[in-house]
Amino acid sequence: MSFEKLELESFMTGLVRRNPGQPEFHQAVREVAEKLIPFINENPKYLTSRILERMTEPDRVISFRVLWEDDEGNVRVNRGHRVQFNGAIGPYKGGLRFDKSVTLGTLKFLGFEQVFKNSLTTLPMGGAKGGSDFNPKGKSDREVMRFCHAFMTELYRHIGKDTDVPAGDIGVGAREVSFLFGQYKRIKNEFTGVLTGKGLQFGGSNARKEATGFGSVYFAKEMLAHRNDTIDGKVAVVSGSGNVAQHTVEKLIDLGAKVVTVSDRGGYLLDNDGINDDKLSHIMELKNVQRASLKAYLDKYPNAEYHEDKRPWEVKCDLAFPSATQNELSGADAQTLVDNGCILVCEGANMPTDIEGIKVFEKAQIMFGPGKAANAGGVAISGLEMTQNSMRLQWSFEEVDTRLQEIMAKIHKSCVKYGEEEGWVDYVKGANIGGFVKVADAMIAYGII
Ligand SMILES: NC(=O)C1=CN([C@@H]2O[C@H](COP(=O)(O)OP(=O)(O)OC[C@H]3O[C@@H](n4cnc5c(N)ncnc54)[C@H](O)[C@@H]3O)[C@@H](O)[C@H]2O)C=CC1
Ligand SMILES: O=C(O)CCC(=O)C(=O)O
Repeated sequence: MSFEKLELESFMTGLVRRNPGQPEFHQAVREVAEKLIPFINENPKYLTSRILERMTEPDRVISFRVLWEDDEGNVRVNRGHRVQFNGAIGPYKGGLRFDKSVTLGTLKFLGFEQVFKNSLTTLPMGGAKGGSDFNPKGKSDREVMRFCHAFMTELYRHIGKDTDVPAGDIGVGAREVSFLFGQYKRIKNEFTGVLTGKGLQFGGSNARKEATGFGSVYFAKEMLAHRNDTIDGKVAVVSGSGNVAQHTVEKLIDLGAKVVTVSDRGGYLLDNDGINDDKLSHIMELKNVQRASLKAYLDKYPNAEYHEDKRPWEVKCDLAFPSATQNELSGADAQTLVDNGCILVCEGANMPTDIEGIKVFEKAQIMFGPGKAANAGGVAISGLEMTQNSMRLQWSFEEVDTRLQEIMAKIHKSCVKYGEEEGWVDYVKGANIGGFVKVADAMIAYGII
């Protein structure tokens, strides 16, 4: 039997034909395939087992209707999905996103990324993602509760502590995970670690809330240390003001950076005096409790500015942490960052930089930590929440945080192992190959299944 070597454009043509109308999925696969194909061509066992074709096809996709009633008594219909992308190295694991923009293509891109990310954590977790086009914005707590209960009424039959363990993502935080877990427990009459990101009183892990943001900063710290540099004294811009962004800002302040921006869907907030712990608490109150616009920050801190319909990449900085959503940093934004002297970009969000943006960073050879490595701290601590649930105990914050730092250092090491080039580390290549090998080898070991 002979096998032709893979070629990027013809591989992508086939993938696009098989998955029409899913541009984010195409983009995520292209980014990976570009770095993996040369590696696969040099390692015939991956070629002959058609491993890239297999890894770009989800194990299964589940879609269902979600029916709920709003506060006025109107019947509302949404669509829910769970993409169980790859279960080769452990139970499916990955978050749920509730956002009006969610499509099956969005969840396939996120599930695909999750496979590599979870493998990089060194923990035994397969990759999945799920969610709905439900828009939590402007909904009352009781509407969100009814939606979450209805969503779980369908999802529960497809998940389980050894099968598939969802968690939060955009639009799914502590409140939603609690509603979802409560409904699972009620239907199944069992108390098991079927979701992560749970409240600390009912099976949650210390430091899970902080883990993605802290982990992203720990990854940046490792990248800087590799070049004998530190975070202390650097100016940082952060996008987003949700879970990931908040704890990115917290850890950056802790390590001596001056953080000057956060953002939301309406624009970005610039505080040239630097966001300190008190200001961050206010942002958390605005976002987590009042669910208000960042514009309201100006009522308390009038020296700051809110730039409507703009993104923070025009602000001069040393470090940039895109931590809101996909494709929020374009090629032009990347060029502005580079021209302004930015030396490091660390992705707290999933795929926030588009393909042109990545090319700009590669050309400039700045430190660029792709999401599947840099934001893996969240799912890593979810993995440790599963461990603690199985053991029926709870580790201290310090213990979990220490493990998080160790895991981020290991991920960095793996990226360097596969991505080190002459005078530069290609972290995109390092993360893609580092995440791939373990999953691919497991799939080959199972035979043709
Ligand atoms: N929560 C977690 O543990 C993890 C989250 N991520 C990724 O991090 C990113 C942020 O997630 P979370 O902070 O958890 O969500 P969140 O719902 O707490 O916050 C999302 C933030 O992004 C902003 N945002 C959302 N859509 C936007 C848009 N279209 N344009 C501009 N801003 C927008 C929102 O205003 C908000 O500040 C996502 O890409 C998510 O997939 C990655 C790893 C783990
Ligand atoms: O904690 C988890 O299981 C999921 C985290 C997540 O959705 C992500 O890494 O993008």
